[in-house]
Amino acid sequence: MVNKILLRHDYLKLGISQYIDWLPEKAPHIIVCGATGSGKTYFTKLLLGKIALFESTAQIYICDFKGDRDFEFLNGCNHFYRFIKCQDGLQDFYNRFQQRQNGEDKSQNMIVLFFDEWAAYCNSLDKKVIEIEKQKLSNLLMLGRSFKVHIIIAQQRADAQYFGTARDNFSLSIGLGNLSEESKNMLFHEFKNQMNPDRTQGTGYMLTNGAEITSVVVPAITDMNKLHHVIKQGIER
Ligand SMILES: Nc1ncnc2c1ncn2[C@@H]1O[C@H](COP(=O)(O)OP(=O)(O)OP(=O)(O)O)[C@@H](O)[C@H]1O
Repeated sequence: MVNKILLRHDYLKLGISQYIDWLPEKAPHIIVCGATGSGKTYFTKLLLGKIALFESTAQIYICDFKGDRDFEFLNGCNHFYRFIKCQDGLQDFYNRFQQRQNGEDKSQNMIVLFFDEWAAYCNSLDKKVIEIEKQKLSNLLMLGRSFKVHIIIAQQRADAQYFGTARDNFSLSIGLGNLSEESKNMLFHEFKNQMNPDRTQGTGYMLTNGAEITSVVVPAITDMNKLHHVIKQGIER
């Protein structure tokens, strides 16, 4: 279990800090969506740090397609891939999955791929290659769970064309800030009417297994340097 990834907004309004935990066995894959500046990177750093901390054997792979300064503290780390190197990152992670699938790797620790800006990555590729990459992602999303293989994707707009049918395998959808209609349609379709357009940076909605929508707030990070250190440990394992 990965503790305290988000706070419940309804309780917070009453002055009560009620946290939400992530149960990877129940909701194996996460998508985080939100316009620029809505707080996706802030939240995903917190999430990755907590994974590294609470799942002490978890191995984290990070594909940072944007390649700006947010993850530069990981430069030179083994499982950190920037910009065009993201293709290698996906392949390395996919190899780990296949080794588990064909019985070559019997280890039981959690492995996590965080891919920042999957849609932008797809758009940078040739059409044929896009299909190959989408197929890998689909397989990971559809079959990863029983091998303790987990995917976390962050991107500005959730667009179904980049995920195909596998989009239903994001068992935890987190929308930060006010989402576009397109993103709402893909991630929160049946719950659109329950989403108020009053979200600010670091607040949003979470949908678990397509069943329950919760208004959420991202907890504050008290020490960014310490958090970076913990993420680094998770990526170097
Ligand atoms: N919950 C929060 N509490 C405090 N500061 C936050 C929070 N969320 C984001 N910020 C700050 O707001 C700025 C923008 O956040 P962030 O980089 O996470 O946005 P983003 O959604 O990843 O944007 P982009 O898509 O452009 O990368 C950062 O300086 C970040 O530290």
